[in-house]
Amino acid sequence: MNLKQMVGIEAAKHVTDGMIVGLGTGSTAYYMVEELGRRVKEEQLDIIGVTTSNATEQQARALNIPLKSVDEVSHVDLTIDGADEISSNFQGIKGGGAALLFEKIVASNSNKNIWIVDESKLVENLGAFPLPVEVIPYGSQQLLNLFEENELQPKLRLIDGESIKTDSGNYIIDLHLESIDDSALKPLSSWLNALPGVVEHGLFLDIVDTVIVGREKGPETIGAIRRG
Ligand SMILES: O=C[C@H](O)[C@H](O)[C@H](O)COP(=O)(O)O
Repeated sequence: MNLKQMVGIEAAKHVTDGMIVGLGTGSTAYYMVEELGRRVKEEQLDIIGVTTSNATEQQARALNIPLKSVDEVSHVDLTIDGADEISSNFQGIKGGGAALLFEKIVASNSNKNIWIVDESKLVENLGAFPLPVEVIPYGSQQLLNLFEENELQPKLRLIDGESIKTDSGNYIIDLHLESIDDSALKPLSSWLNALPGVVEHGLFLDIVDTVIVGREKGPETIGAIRRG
């Protein structure tokens, strides 16, 4: 069993009958969704899933997990998702798979958030992983210019030479920051949020409650972290 599968299965143990569960996106969350699908089928686990991307929706539908949209539920009990980097203060970067917008909406409406990662994702300070910023196409060149002027080393994310489109039809600009001190995260988040054309960014601050880390010797659960 690989480390992503290990934490996916471990996290699924936190899901019990009657829960409304946010289903994350990515290669680690994939295993958690597979495990929930298995439990729905074999153990008649009674849950409602709220997906965070078209890809996860497709996967969950194929597994016959009952689904509702985030707008059809009163709340989400628990969301389980992957992450790209987690700092020693449990702040995170997400969006390597371009799903950050729906992920942040579902996470912000969840009573509890669990992130599942292999141990390579734990860092002292965030920033080695490029920070994704979701922007609407209109005016995106102006945002690229602004980020360039601010020495954030922006790169428009491409696939086959074309701008990638998120599930909402937006572009992703990746910022290469190298290392961001935790004290600079909130000012950076506020600055990005205030820019016209920016829809959302991949800094997930004070959101996670528990992290399940995949280590060679087995899964390790750390947290819980109080929300700020
Ligand atoms: O947009 C994608 C999500 O934020 C993913 O949860 C994140 O990129 C981690 O993905 P993976 O588990 O594939 O490394």
